Amino acid sequence: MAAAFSSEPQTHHHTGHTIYPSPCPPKCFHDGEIFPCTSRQAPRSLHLRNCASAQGDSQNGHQIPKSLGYVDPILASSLPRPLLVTPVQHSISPLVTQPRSHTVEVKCMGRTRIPTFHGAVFLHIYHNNRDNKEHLAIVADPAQFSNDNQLSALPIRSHSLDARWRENESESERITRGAYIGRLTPESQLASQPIDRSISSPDIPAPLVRIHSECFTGETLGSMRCDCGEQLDEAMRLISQPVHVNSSPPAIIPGRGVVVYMRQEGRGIGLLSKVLAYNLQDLGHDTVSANLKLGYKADEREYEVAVAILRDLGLGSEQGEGIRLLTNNPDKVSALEKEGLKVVERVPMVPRHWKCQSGSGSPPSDEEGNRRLPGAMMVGGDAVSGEDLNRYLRTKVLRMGHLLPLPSPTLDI
Ligand SMILES: Nc1nc2c(ncn2[C@@H]2O[C@H](COP(=O)(O)OP(=O)(O)OP(=O)(O)O)[C@@H](O)[C@H]2O)c(=O)[nH]1
Repeated sequence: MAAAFSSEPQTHHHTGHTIYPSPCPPKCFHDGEIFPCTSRQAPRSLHLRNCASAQGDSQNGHQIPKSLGYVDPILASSLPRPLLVTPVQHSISPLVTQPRSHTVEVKCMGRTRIPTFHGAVFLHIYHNNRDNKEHLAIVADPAQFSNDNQLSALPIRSHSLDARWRENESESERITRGAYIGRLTPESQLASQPIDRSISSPDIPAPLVRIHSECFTGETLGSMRCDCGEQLDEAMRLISQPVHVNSSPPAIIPGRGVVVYMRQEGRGIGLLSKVLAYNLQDLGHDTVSANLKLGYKADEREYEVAVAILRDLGLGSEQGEGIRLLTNNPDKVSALEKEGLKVVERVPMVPRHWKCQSGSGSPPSDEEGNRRLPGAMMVGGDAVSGEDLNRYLRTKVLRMGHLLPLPSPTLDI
């Protein structure tokens, strides 16, 4: 770790953009040519190519509690380097980016209950030895709050979180990092143990899983250039739905599923480059050619970390439960299968706007009878629509092969 701090270039967490200025400013339109511009979220290979002179592609931006044995990076930047060396016990050294050949390892550093519009979920924060970003897993598994689950659906729990991290780790330390069972209250505090994953009911359908890529503009600003905010909301709604079990007699059990939230903003090119791509799109490019013009592939995402997170949650391994994957993207399915993830079914995600227009369904707000807010900027929002979105969706279908039937030409798309 000490060596890593002194010599190893380190990658950067997206939230630190404003804190650490880029070592490699965008060089677009230099000499009349468009040059690849890399943000700190851009792929490491591109950084290294474009920033040959840079000292490192970034500082680390993890916001890590000191009690976990790490040093706050902002505080760290004001300290002399040798003081940064803090031993990290039982960690997978998330501050060090390992060479590509290394097996990806993930560790759930914390878990907590978040009440949402769709019900309570467990938010899991993961560290890994590949990219220094804090990827997330949002787990819907309300059965974990009750003891009267008749059918034995396996709880979706993180193996690395439930593990004992060191000999003398106290119950209260374990509970504080989220390794507890049931609902945590002042009266109820029961530390968890790693579970036996071999007992599950064969009748229970594989859990729904979405691997969602970060989109600040769509999810936080409510941008209507894309449907990412709506997709995140729809995924959380779907994984929280009760599950019908074909047992005898048939039964209904609480929803079970995961949204793995990957910090792969802009299909892996980062927010800065995505913003530039948007300008190119306003100039007439589509999402694919804008990416290519900036020197990227149409899609720079990788899925090893997502697969490792799912495995840590006991899902998708050959021996364990498979997953039903929420996506229209065939490349995502094959990328995941290439990593050995067991995908037993692909479940499409039809844009809400298309469903309403075709009359083939109504937006979930109506089905559920819940009042939703217009727009898609937040979980609990409604459908997103508009000219920019139509162009975006059409490109996904026509140029990226997304498995989504376009609505009829008479519809507004
Ligand atoms: N480069 C680029 N990225 C975009 C653009 N619009 C949205 N994104 C990003 O695309 C990612 C979402 O990926 P999509 O390609 O929309 O969908 P997908 O995950 O491949 O496919 P589905 O699973 O079917 O949703 C998010 O990271 C967004 O930030 C764009 O115009 N250019």
